[in-house]
Amino acid sequence: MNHHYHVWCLAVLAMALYLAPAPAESTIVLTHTNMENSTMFAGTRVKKRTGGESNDQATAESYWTPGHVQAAQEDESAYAQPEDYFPSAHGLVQTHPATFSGFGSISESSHGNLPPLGYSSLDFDKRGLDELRKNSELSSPEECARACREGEPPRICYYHFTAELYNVLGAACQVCTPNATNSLWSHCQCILADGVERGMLAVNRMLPGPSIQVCEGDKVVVDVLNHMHGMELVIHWHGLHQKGTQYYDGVPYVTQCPIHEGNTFRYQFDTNSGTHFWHAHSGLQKIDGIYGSIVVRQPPSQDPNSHLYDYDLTTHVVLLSDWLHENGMERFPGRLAANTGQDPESLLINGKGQFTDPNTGFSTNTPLETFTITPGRRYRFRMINALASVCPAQITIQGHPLVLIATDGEPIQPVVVNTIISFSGERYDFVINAEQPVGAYWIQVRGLGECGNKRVQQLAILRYARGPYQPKSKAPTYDVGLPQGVVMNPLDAVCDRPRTDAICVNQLKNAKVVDKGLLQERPDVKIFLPFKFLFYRPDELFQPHQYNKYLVAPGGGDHVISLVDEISYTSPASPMISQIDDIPPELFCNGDNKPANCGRNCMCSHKVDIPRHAVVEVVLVDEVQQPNLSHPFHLHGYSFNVIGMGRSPDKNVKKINLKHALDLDRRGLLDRHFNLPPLKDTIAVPNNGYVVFRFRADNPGYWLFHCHFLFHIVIGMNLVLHVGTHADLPPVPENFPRCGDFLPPVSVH
Ligand SMILES: NCCC(=O)NCCc1ccc(O)c(O)c1
Repeated sequence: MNHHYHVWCLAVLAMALYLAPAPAESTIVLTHTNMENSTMFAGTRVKKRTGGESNDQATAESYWTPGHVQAAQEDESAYAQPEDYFPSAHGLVQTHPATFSGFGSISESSHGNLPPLGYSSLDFDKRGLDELRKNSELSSPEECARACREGEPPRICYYHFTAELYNVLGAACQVCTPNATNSLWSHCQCILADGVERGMLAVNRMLPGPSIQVCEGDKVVVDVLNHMHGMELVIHWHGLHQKGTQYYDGVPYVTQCPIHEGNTFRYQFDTNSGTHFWHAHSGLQKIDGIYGSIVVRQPPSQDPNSHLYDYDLTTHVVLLSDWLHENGMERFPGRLAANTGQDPESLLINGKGQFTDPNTGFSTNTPLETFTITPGRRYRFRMINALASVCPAQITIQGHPLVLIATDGEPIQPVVVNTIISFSGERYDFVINAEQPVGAYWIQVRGLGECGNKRVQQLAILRYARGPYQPKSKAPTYDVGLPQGVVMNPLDAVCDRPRTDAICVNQLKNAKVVDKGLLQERPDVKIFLPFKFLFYRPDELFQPHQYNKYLVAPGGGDHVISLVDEISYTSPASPMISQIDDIPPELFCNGDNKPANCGRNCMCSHKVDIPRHAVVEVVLVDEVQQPNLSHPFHLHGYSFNVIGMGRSPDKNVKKINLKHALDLDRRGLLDRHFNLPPLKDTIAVPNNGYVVFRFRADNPGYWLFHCHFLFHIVIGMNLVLHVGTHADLPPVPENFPRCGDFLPPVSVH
């Protein structure tokens, strides 16, 4: 019977969406049906509603005939059966993903098969569709999202992205009723998010944007059309190494000029395996919705952990993001009185969720993400932390331990944890064994750190096929969460010894052999990079003739910029990779070459030159001295081996700084392990601690290295690692777009 209630819940929801428009007193959808009942979960409310107590009910019935319910019920038997999957040598790709969401189940019953990704080439702008149709060598997203087999020819996978100013709960949500021809769910342009109306930015009118799912060795081609009025756009492919296509890495003024409004920029690159994602790297667009998943699968024989799972489904991507109820720019530089700081109102799981207004207690009842599994099977889940703000995100799945098998796209020796704390930019892949009683289980994601203030969390459901849709137990709350057990990434940063309650990244073991040369005692290049904030005095900031950037930090309203090695990164006016000669050499700087009189707020294009093929060791030192804050650093172009991390072993030292870290290093007291160090491309530096990592500089290029928090990127917590010389780089393609200052002589006539 549970699915029956479920369907009713959807009926009421869709009807409310159709009647639409949130009532004037609130932007939260469905407040009028929630008045009498502030519980979050549809089941309870739906029971009430089927009692026919309100007028809404009658209206809902006029739209959702019992026939709909019937059809959905009958079809339920077809969901999530093993026959619904393409069998493969090992991992399986699902054919009917949309059947796993409530909405999809209804459309499924009346419209037959949907393509594997929940979207297809039919969601492309017409220009994209034409491109795909006229080039027979191109494969569509739905063709590329396949089980990967040894010896099969690689494909060229084509995507068309249209970025737009868009809205949550816009009029598209009135079109996407099951009665309309443009039916749920692929192709429906309604974005529900957490059920709170707002303006946003969207790619192909989806949230998250289109998922790119291919096999290792496939080539990916993405035509990015920027239709965002008055905005420039750049997309970065987080985790893809861009070896040979350095100019498609997607960093503004480092690897390309931003894409102008109305322009299409074609990215095309090879794929290294793993769970990755794409996101805007320009301005604050990422937090407004410009992101999506990338999954590069392998034939099972290539994955050392493939024996641990039976299924690796297109629908088992778990993309976590943070969500504001306003545009990101409202929070930058930031306010002093209302909605201060940059912490989000909400979290989303695959763009879905519900929101409870802390002031009124009213909840939206938008659908939660549901992941379906079949009893007795083992499933690979691919989790992506796409948060933009400083909050670590903690995921826990009721009753199900998580067998961690990969991080940042690289396999590790499996470890079992009960909860994962992750930071912006990290990915964790885990296996879930469907060995609990058939039922529905809560998935809880909590925002930690600064997100503790607003206590943001989000829920999703892990559902056994043919079982109920709603968990029996009460929904976990922020303060009374699911039991935790062993934690991946403890925030206390005690990482220098094995412990039973937690695992740190430096304690993970690489599942593959590690380049011996990397583990030699002395690296060729060693770079210490302390980072911190610079606090402006208001009188210093607001002076005539200067317009220095700043962020209004949460709490006291401190006006800060970020410094890495005492430098705040500033973009040049032309990209390094394509127009190096157009950049005045004096704009570049680094710790050893700072401009004269650079001052406290030293702003220049921080670039560290590294000889090609060198073994490089980087030591990041957290001088921020703000409890609660761990900065995740992301390196473009590489995966690096994490050699060590922790806090000062010296109990007399309350705060770590560069001098102390250098001293610890001289005394051999920095944590360093050379036994199968794991590979990562994003690593959170423990609060008041340090991280040591190494890589071999065999990918020449201009690689951004930065704190992955969005608001720290814009205040300069970046630098460029320039590997090799310009001569080592492939020339940029013909007609690569150019940009820069235009300062001709003044014409006097
Ligand atoms: N006595 C030091 C207080 C301090 O460090 N204040 C800054 C905190 C901060 C800055 C920027 C952020 O983005 C953020 O989240 C927090």
